[in-house]
Amino acid sequence: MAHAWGYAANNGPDKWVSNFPIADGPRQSPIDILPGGASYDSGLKPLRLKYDPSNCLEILNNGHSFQVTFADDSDSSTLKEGPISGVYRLKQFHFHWGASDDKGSEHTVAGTKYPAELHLVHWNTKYPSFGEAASKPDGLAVVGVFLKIGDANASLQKVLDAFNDIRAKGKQTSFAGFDPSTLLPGCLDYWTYDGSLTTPPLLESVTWIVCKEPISVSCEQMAKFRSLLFSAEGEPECCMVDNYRPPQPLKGRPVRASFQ
Ligand SMILES: NS(=O)(=O)c1c(F)c(F)c(-n2cc(CC3CCCCC3)nn2)c(F)c1F
Ligand SMILES: [Zn+2]
Repeated sequence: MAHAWGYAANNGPDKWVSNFPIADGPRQSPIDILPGGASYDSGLKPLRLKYDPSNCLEILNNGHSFQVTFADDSDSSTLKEGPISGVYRLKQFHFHWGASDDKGSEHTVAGTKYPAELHLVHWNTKYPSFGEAASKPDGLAVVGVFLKIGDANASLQKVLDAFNDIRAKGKQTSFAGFDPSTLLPGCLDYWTYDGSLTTPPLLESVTWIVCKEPISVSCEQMAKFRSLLFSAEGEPECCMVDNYRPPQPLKGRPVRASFQ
């Protein structure tokens, strides 16, 4: 398989190990979070998230998901405190989702799958760039937020309204003035553990911060996610669905909770 990884039977998560042997590594993500197995750590601080909507640049279909990319040449959109030390800059956010509402999230909670999961990707400014940070054990911090079927999410709708311009792989369009903090749940209680990117190159450089409280998404909005394509223009159309990696072995890692 050339480095054409994906989520199909011939190039999906079970096949990634052949080109990315770290897929069987000691700190892979996602995981199944067992609330009973997490230990409350009173030393964990509240998350300190500060996002500047003027850093929001564009939205693109990269053939695996869609992502909203941010200007990261200053400390104006950052994650501080929580389980991390130092300052991490927001680089992008993206989602993973299923073909139906009974699956789609990457992390699960005591085996429960959510229909989708948001990832806000930040990199440690002790390193010169995202690319450098991505190869360091403390290089990245990703905030994960579950999506649960319920009322339509007005903030999410602003993102979905841009989908007509990015339906196929490789399409991108400008996307300005969006505040990603409007996608966060009201309560920022979280679980945290040391993990990895959940897509190739699966680098073991992520401090995962998974929010306990989900945000809402309507069934109609989930259908809009599923209108995107894995395929590029001119290729046979392949709906972008089930772009999630299943939970990986915990291999003895501690999972801490910021709440009792
Ligand atoms: N699901 S996840 O774990 O939140 C997640 C992430 F955190 C990411 F950072 C990426 N990511 C991958 C690259 C290419 C880089 C190319 C240079 C080397 C590092 C990877 N850019 N961002 C990603 F694709 C992804 F799915
Ligand atoms: Zn992700």
